[in-house]
Amino acid sequence: MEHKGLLQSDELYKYILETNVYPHEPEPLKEIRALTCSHRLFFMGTSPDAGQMIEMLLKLTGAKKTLEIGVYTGYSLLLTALAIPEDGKIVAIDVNREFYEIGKPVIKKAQVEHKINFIESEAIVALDKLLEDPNNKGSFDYVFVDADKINYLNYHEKVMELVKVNGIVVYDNTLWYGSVVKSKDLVPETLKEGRISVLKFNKSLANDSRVKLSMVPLGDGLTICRRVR
Ligand SMILES: C[S@@+](CC[C@H](N)C(=O)[O-])C[C@H]1O[C@@H](n2cnc3c(N)ncnc32)[C@H](O)[C@@H]1O
Ligand SMILES: O=c1cc(-c2ccc(O)cc2)oc2c(O)c(O)ccc12
Repeated sequence: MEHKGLLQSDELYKYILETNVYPHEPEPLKEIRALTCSHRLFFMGTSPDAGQMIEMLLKLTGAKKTLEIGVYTGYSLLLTALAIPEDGKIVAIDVNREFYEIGKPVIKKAQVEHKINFIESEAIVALDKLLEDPNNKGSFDYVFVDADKINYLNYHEKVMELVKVNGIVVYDNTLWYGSVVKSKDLVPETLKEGRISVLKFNKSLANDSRVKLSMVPLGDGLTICRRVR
């Protein structure tokens, strides 16, 4: 059982996972999770309950052209690849290809690798390159942002140019281990920098008239945005 999430108790989280999430989780996603659980940074993987919500969004919106910032071993990437249609595409950006290589055999086995264009790069650099092509502007149906929290505001500005009106952008970790409501003196040192970035980001997003929002307390907090103008 994963001790992750913002719920009152581990038992409640276990209940959700066992009754509603694991029974419907595709086999390849279970495999990537199993491969990742022994990695030193295992806690960074998207939680399966948050993944289930993302799959729902992808299916409901019929997203085809998608973008992911922050791949790690590929849990959210694979779930996106499985959810979009056969001719759907994912531009997947991560500064570290080694992490992606861990999950790649599972992605290959699931026969969805052809949907993925993995770019090993600092995300800002890759986003600027995407924006050089006028065909990319306002063209993405769905974007998932799950990289360095300190840059979320910078990513948001680029992503707003890339996503289409009525497209969906999902930001992960917007409740940052619940630290957003804790007094800064009570927040562990390791979370302090992220807390400041996330607080600044959440405030800015809440005042951004280009998007409508829903903040969902799944995983470490997901903010779902729809670009409205
Ligand atoms: C939280 S993990 C992503 C988890 C992934 N979505 C999943 O489902 O497993 C964050 C990833 O962002 C990448 N990252 C961090 N800073 C970055 C940057 N400046 N540009 C691109 N990728 C970055 C890290 O290498 C790491 O793989
Ligand atoms: O604990 C983390 C840390 C990160 C993280 C830190 C620094 C970076 O440059 C990128 C990511 O991301 C996390 C994450 O996405 C998550 O769902 C849980 C925990 C963490």
